[in-house]
Amino acid sequence: MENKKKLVMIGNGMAGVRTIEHVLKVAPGLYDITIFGAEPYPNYNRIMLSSVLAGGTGLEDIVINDWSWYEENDIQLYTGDPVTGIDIKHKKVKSASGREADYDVLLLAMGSKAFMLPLPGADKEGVIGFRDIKDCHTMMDAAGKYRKAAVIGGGLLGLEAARGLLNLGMEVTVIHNSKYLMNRQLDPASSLMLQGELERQGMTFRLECQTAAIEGHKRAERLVFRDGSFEKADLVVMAVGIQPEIRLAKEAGIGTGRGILVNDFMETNVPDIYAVGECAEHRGITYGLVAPLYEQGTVLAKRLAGMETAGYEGSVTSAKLKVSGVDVFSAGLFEDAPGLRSLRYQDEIDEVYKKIVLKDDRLVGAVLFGDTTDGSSLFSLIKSGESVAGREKELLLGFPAGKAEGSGTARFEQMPDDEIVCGCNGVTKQMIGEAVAGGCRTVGEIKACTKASASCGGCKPLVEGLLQFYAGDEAGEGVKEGICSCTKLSREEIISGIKEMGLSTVKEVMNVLGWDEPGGCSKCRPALNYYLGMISPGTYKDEKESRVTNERYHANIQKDGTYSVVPRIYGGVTSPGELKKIVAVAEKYNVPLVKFTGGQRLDLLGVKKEDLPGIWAELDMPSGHAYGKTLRTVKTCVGNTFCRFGTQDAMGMGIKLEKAFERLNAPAKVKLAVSGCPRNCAEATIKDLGVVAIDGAWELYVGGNGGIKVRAAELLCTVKTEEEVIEWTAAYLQYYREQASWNERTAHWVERVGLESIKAALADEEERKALVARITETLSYTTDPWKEIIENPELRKNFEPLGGLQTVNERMLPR
Ligand SMILES: Cc1cc2nc3c(=O)[nH]c(=O)nc-3n(C[C@H](O)[C@H](O)[C@H](O)COP(=O)(O)OP(=O)(O)OC[C@H]3O[C@@H](n4cnc5c(N)ncnc54)[C@H](O)[C@@H]3O)c2cc1C
Ligand SMILES: NC(=O)c1ccc[n+]([C@@H]2O[C@H](COP(=O)([O-])OP(=O)(O)OC[C@H]3O[C@@H](n4cnc5c(N)ncnc54)[C@H](O)[C@@H]3O)[C@@H](O)[C@H]2O)c1
Ligand code: SF4
Ligand code: FES
Repeated sequence: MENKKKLVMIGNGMAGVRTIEHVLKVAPGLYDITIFGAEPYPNYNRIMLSSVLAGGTGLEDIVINDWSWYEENDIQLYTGDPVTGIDIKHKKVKSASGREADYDVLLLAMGSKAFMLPLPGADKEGVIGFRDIKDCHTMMDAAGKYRKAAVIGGGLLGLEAARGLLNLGMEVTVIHNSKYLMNRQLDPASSLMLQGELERQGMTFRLECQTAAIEGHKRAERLVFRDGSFEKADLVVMAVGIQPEIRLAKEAGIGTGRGILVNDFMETNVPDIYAVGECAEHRGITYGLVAPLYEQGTVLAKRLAGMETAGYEGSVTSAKLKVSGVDVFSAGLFEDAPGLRSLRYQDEIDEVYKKIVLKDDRLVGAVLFGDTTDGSSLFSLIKSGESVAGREKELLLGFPAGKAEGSGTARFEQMPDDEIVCGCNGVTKQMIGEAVAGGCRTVGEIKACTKASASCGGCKPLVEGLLQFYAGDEAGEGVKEGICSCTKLSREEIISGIKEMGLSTVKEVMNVLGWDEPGGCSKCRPALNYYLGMISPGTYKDEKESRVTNERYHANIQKDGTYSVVPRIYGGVTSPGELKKIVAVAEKYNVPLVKFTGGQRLDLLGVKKEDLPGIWAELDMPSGHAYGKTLRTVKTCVGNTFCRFGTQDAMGMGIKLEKAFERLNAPAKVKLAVSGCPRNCAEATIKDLGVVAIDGAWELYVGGNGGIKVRAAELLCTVKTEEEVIEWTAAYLQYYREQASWNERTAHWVERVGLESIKAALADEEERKALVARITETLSYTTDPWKEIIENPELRKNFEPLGGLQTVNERMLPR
C-alpha cells in the first residue's frame, strides 16, 4: 500500500467512475483511490433518470457500480460528503464533514448543475431542476399531490421531463424560448413534426415565450410571462441547459472558462490535477452527453497509467430523444449554412423526415424523424469523415438491407476493442464480444448483460451488427420488437388478440393488450384503426382521429397549407363534358394550377380548405383518392381501341378495375395500370398490380414500385378473361390487406413473404373465392366521403375558415 500513489477524485458520477474503471483495468494496483461524492448513492446512470421518471425502470435498475464494487476494488468512497476546498499547495482536499485527504493525483469530475433561471420567485418550493435522484423524487411526490406542471425549456431534458410528468398523471405545459422545440438539435421541419406528435401525446406548448416570474405564497402557484399572460403551475421544472461545476477549481486557482480548462490529455494548468466529464472544457467546448465524456475518460486513464496514448481531439455528438412513441435522431451539423449542402426527404403522410448535411464530399450532419434506423450508420460516417461522393442519395433514402454502414464485417474487424458502441451506457466493442463469448445470443440478452441499447436505443443496429459479427449463424433473433415503441406486440399478436378477444376500438386494443404508452402514437393509432376495419368491415366504426390529415379532410394537403382536388377519372379516360365541368370549377374558384398527374389525372392545386365542399359539389364527380392508403389510380394505355399494336381493351379493363376497387382501404397506397400489349406504355410492371395484355390473354404482375426504390413487378398469373382479371386482382388485394403490415407497400410485402407463398395461397380456388367474398363484403360498406361532407352541415363546419381542428402547423402534423 505504501508505494501506491494517492489518487483522489471529486465527483462520483458517470465520467469520473468510468475513468477509474479504466485505470483499474490498465494500471491495477498503481493507485490508492479515494472518491468523494456529494450525492448519497454509489455511481448510477444519470441518463436513465428519464426512464425512472417515465415509469418502468426502478432506481435499483440504474446503479452502474454498486457498493460492493468499491469494496472489491479497495476504493475509499465517501458519499453525501461534498468536497469544499482544494489546497493545491499542500496537495489535499477538504470535505463538508471535515475530512481531509492528501493526493498525488487529483481528478476533478464534478459534472454540471442544472442552470436555474434567476427569476423572481425561483427560490419557491416546487421549483427544481432535473439532474439527480433527488429531483426525481421531488417530481414523483409532487405528482401525488398536485395537477399542473410547467417545464421551462423544450430541449432534450425538458421534453423527457415533460413526458415523465405526463406519465405521472400531471398536466404539462412546456415553456420554450425558441419558435422550435429542440432547436439545438433539429431544423424547423423535424421540430414541427416532433411538436405535433408530442401534442398528440398530451403535452401543451408555449413557444417563443419568456418567463418573467414565478408567483405563489410559499410554493410556486403560477408562472407569469413577459407579455403579461400567465400559466398555473404547482411544479416548475427548469430544463434550460447546464452549468459546469467549476467553483472549487476557480477558488483553488485552477484555470477555468465555461468549464475547467484542459489540454488533449485532460490536464489542467496545475500539475497532477486533471478534469474529466461535463466540468471540463476542452478546446473551447464543454460536453453534455456521455459518449464524448467516456472518450475523454479513456485517454485520461491511459495517461494516468503512464501509457502512450494519442490525445483527445474532441467529439462529434449525436442525440436521441428518449420519449416513447417518438423517434428523433440528430448528429453533427443540422442547420443550413454557407459552404454546406443538404438533402432532405419529407413524407408528411407517414411522418418521416430525413436530412443529411454535406461539406464538400463528406457527411457532417443528419436529422431523422419517424425512422431513425439509419442513425448509427450515418453517425459512423460522420465520425469517420470519409468521402461519400456518389452515395448521397442512398444515405438519405436508407441503406439497402444488410448494407448499412457499420453492419459490414470489415467495419467490425477494424473497430478498436475499446470503441464505445453504446454511448449511453459506455459499452465497448470488447464488452459485447465478451457478452457473446459468455453465451448471449440475442440483442435482448446482450442488453440484459451489458445494458447496451437499454437507454436511448440509438446503438441497437450496431449491437445487432456486432452480435452477428461475433456469433455468426448462432445469433438468435434480435430483441423482440413491437409495431412501435408503445408496445412489444407484433402485428400478428395484435391481430390475433383483436380476433380472439373481440376487441372493437383502438382504445380497447391499447387497454386490453397492455400498451406501454396509453395514448399510443402516430404509428400505432392508424395501424390499429386499419386492422380493426380490415377484420370487421361491417361493424367497425372508422376512427377519424386515428387517420392522417389527408384522410380526415379527404383532400391532399400541400406544402403551403392549401389542398388539391383530383376528380376521379376512371382509367384516365375522360370526356368533353367532364372536362368542361373541371374547367368551370377551376375558373370559378380561381384554382391557381391545373396539372396532369403521373397517374393520368387532372389535379386542381392551390385550393383553399373552405372551397373544398363547393368544388366537390359543383364538379359532381366522385373525388379521387389521390391521397391515403387506398386504391389511387388505374393508369391505362389506349389499347386495341385505337392502337394498332393493341391486343385487348386496356381502357375498358382499367375502368372496370378502378370502378371495382375504388375507396378500398389498404395497408398502404395501391397503384394499378393496364397496358394493351407487351410494349407496356402504361408502365404496368412498376405498379403494385399491373395488367399486361398478350395475344388472347392477360398477364398479372405484382409487387412493382416506381418510387424511392424501383422494383420490377413479378408475374403472378396469366388468365384468359376480364372476369378472371377482376377475380385474381380481388383475391390478391384482399390477401395483401390481410397479411401485410400497416404501411407496408406491396413491393416490400412481396419481397418479405416471397411471391411463391402468395401464388400458393391464391392458386387454391376455394381460398381465392373466399378472399373475393371478403373483399366484396368490405367494398359493400364503403361510402362516398365527399358526398357525406357536402350533405352534412356538421361535417362542412370543419371546412369553414378557422373551423375544425386545424392549427397553423397542421400540415406537419397528420394524425
Ligand atoms: C435526466 C437526464 C437525462 C440524460 N440523458 C442523456 C442521454 O440520453 N444521453 C446522454 O448522452 N446524456 C444524457 N444526459 C447527460 C449525462 O447524464 C451527463 O452528460 C453525464 O452524467 C455527465 O457525467 P459527469 O460524470 O461529467 O457528471 P455527473 O454524472 O453529473 O457526475 C458528477 C458528480 O459529481 C458530484 N459532485 C459535484 N460537486 C461535487 C463536490 N464538490 N464534491 C463531491 N461530489 C461532487 C455530483 O453530485 C455528481 O454526482 C442526461 C442527463 C440527465 C440529467
Ligand atoms: N436524450 C438525451 O441525449 C438527453 C436527455 C436529457 C438531457 N440531456 C443532456 O442534458 C443536458 C441538459 O439538457 P437541456 O435540455 O436542459 O439543455 P439544452 O441546452 O440542450 O436545451 C435547453 C433548451 O432550453 C431552452 N431555453 C433556454 N433558456 C430558456 C428560457 N429562458 N425559457 C425557455 N426556454 C429556454 C433553449 O432554447 C434550449 O432549447 C444537455 O447537455 C443534454 O444534452 C441529453
Ligand atoms: S401498350 Fe401496346 S397497346 Fe398500349 S399503347 Fe402501347 S403499344 Fe399500344
Ligand atoms: S447509445 Fe443510447 S442506449 Fe446505446
